[in-house]
Amino acid sequence: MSAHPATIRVEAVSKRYGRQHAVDQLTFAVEPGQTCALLGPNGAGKTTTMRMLVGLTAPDGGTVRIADTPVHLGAPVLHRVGVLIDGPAFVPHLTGMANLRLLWAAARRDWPPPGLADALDLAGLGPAVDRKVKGYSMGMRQRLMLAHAVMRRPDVLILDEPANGLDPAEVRALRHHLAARAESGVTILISSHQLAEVQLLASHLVVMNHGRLVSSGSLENLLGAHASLEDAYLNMTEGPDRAAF
Ligand SMILES: Nc1ncnc2c1ncn2[C@@H]1O[C@H](COP(=O)(O)OP(=O)(O)OP(=O)(O)O)[C@@H](O)[C@H]1O
Repeated sequence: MSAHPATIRVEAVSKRYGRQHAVDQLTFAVEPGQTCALLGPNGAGKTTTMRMLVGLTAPDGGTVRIADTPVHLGAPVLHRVGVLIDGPAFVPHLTGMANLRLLWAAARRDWPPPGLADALDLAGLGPAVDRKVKGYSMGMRQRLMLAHAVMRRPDVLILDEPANGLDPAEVRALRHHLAARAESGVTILISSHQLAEVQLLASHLVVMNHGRLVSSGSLENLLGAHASLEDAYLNMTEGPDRAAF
């Protein structure tokens, strides 16, 4: 791992689309070894936040840093980050493996990537990795996307709804993989609506609503006296002002 700890630091970040405040003065940090779940209702600003974290969307205000380095599209620090946000787009008539090779070549690196074996293990595609992607199910594509995100053995993982379309066995495999990565000091930020899964996986939470921070902290603190994360979350995001924690 490189010298600067791969902390994710978001400070007073805002993004507007027309008059819509997609993200409004958002501040939080995720430290190495933490698995932070970014939670919030549909339209809360989770994907926009993640896109700003990897330079795909430029903030209107505030700063986004990874490992003390400002992030922008093409920033070298992004080589340390594994990303799953809307993609990548795969070439349908190439095999899963050929797609991974192509994406790795685009990063101008020598094949194979350092984390390929782990990535293929996580994807669990078996011989199907040598079949054309156009014949993949939605879950198989999602697993190939996950393999792409982790194959560079990144210091930081930013995964937007990584369990989408996965069956229960795959969700568990993903949880175990992420727990091992966190254990080894990787900084993990995931978004999810699957609160029971988040409760098993996350060490920390950032809860947003209407683009703003509702609450952040350790899972334990945010759970408080609530019986489940679902109860705590709904308490935070529902009600008259929908941000009442
Ligand atoms: N490119 C865009 N142009 C216009 N509005 C956008 C754009 N991207 C996001 N928005 C708006 O910004 C707000 C936040 O969207 P975002 O996708 O970040 O929410 P989210 O929390 O990821 O939602 P979901 O849980 O549904 O994935 C929404 O109101 C959305 O309509």
